[in-house]
Amino acid sequence: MEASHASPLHTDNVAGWTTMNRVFAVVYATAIMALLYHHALTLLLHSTTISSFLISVCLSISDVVLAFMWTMSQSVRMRPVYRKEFPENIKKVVKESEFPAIDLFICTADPHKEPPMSVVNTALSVMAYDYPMEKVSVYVSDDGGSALTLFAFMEAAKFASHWLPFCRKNNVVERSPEAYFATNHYFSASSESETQKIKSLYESLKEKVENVVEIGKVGEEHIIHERDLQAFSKWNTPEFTRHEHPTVIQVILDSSRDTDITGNVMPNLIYVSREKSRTSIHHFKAGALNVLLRVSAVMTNAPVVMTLDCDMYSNDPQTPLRVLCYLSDKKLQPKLGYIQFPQRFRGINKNDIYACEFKRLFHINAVGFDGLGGPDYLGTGCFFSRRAFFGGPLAFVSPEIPQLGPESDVEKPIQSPEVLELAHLVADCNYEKQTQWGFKIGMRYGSLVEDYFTGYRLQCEGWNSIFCYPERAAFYGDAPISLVDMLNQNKRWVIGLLEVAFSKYCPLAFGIQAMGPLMGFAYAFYAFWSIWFIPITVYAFLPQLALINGVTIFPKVSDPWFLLYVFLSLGAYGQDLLDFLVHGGTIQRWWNDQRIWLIRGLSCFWFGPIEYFLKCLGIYTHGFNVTSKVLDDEQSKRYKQEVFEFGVQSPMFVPLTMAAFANLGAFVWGVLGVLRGSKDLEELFVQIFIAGFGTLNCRPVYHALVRRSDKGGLPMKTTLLSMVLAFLLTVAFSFVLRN
Ligand SMILES: O=c1ccn([C@@H]2O[C@H](COP(=O)(O)OP(=O)(O)O[C@H]3O[C@H](CO)[C@@H](O)[C@H](O)[C@H]3O)[C@@H](O)[C@H]2O)c(=O)[nH]1
Ligand SMILES: [Mn+2]
Repeated sequence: MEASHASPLHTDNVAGWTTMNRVFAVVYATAIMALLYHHALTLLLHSTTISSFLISVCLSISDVVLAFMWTMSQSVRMRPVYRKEFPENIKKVVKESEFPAIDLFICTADPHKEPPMSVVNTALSVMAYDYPMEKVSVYVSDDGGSALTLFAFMEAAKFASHWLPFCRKNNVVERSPEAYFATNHYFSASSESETQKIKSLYESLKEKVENVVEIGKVGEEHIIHERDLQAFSKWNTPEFTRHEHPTVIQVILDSSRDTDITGNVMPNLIYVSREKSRTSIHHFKAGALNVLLRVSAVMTNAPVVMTLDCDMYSNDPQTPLRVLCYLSDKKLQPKLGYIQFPQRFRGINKNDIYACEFKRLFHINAVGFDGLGGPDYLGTGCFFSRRAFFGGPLAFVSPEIPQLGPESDVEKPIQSPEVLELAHLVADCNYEKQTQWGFKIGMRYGSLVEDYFTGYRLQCEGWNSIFCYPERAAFYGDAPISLVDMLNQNKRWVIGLLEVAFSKYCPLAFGIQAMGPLMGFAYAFYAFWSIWFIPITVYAFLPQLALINGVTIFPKVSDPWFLLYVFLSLGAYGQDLLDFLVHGGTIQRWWNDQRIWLIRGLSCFWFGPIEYFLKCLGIYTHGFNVTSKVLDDEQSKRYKQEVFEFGVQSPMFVPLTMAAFANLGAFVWGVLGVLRGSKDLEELFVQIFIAGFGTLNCRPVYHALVRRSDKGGLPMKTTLLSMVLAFLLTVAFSFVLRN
């Protein structure tokens, strides 16, 4: 059967404002050329002193960087595509018995930063998908090597035998129990006593697991079956630590054996904690996913593979059917590598003070990518064709043993000794030596942002991808709720992106060659994300320090070049705001988003590159620091009130606080000067405006300096250090100007 016009599986539309984007790009590019010409003139003809020459050099470099980033960012504006899929039609086109099997991968790495109960909720939410259960297998990778996580899953499996039929019978949409019981409509969904019963089952599961996690070990009273005893006995040796331990693979649910309370098949549920040793590199999440790719190949080898972070629970049981709308399209299929859903977050405060929604990254740019060759892989909420991990569509790379290949059939039951033995073998920490894993097969190694790098490499090999943005979020995850957590996460991304930028796979060379300039630029925009630190830093200090010294560095208001500056700034900010509003944002959220961009420019965009270079020199090794998903009550409260959370000491706060002092100082100084008549407003207008804009953006910093009695203020040490440094910078600058 084929999809007919009456029952389409999916549609796509190129955005109506595409032509406008293109025209604007041409106009704006002309304006940039004019600005660069203006800089060249100033540099060559009007820089009469060393200090004015240095100032012109700084401004020129900044604007060249801005122009470069603008150019890279244009690709995604050239052809945004909006898609829609019709899961209600899929069964008219494909028989349920012909649905492909799916292997779902969930990664967790630390039971203390990623509470097992939340991982369990994620697993339950996808185990309960509206999909033939015998075709679903859930694999959990535990890089924390924790008996607590295994225990939580063993208990959750028992609960699942009640939960899965309950969801199906009552048509529950929130299939993460935690999310379901947090809604207020759950009582009307079914008979009261049934809901009461399932709720109390869940409560007791939660209590049991949280108790065990709090105590920190699985007590003997919890181990009833012989099978469980065997599993936990592995932890009973003193040599078992999270960094050094043998592989643990535990089949918790086996669909050929286990049924739920109504007698229906349950999906497979398999716990995997790969072997770890201090002497071999494990490549963090990419390594974990490659182990899952192999273990699952040995056990079930489904043609469709999905990756999920432990905090990203499913919010829509129809999601796999949506995916089928694309996978079963014969025209797309031969080159379709993966289908990516956006990352969306629960619990973000009203105006999203840390810009953790990442509207540009996860929405605006993703639709832009989709019109070119498909979105990048975002690490979670992504359905792959297993074949995509083994070379390009026309260039199959076969794995070292045939059983791991995407076409290989699994003949033995998953619990048979042969299968288990092979599964253990491919999870060994030395297994990958002398193989193509991480280089030509599977998730790619060499970058801390394994998702970005893997998606990019797959697309270079010729795979296309699809961005699927249904109105009802397919997944919800956790976003960091403190400034330092957010900045550390972004810093890790910066390091990973630079690892790609300065490798032989640099998008500007390798990417353009493989995919053409548009895709190459789009990927380069991210690879070079952090070089924004140059213009942001220059604009945060230079105009301000010059203002304090009464030196004019921009055209005065009556100068025609002034209009060029007005057009360039209004144009860039205006277009960004429009994009934001068109994609469902609000003005306040946009304001906070641009503020965070500036804050990044003075913090993680600085420290990311520094740590990257230290890493290259071998001085410092930065690993994958997992973002904490645990909520501190006090912190949550302040987050809800939209108060910035500084609290801890971090060098990343220093340049930011310095900028706060410099901008406020310069603004006040400038305005007073104008009022007193000692300064000319016409000449210094641009600088006073920039200092004022900076001051406005630094409001949360001033707030954290004074009037904070809670724990979220700026530590005294950071404040004093920044004050001294800002003062020294001002003195040094005046010194340079006078000489
Ligand atoms: O050694 C490790 C480290 C992390 N993880 C898992 O990786 C996931 C993502 O970690 P998180 O701390 O939440 O990182 P984020 O920065 O929030 O994640 C974003 O960025 C990562 C790349 O830096 C991507 O892998 C993620 O999918 C993407 O959501 C979590 O499930 C972890 O359990 C592992 O399995 N092994
Ligand atoms: Mn995360």
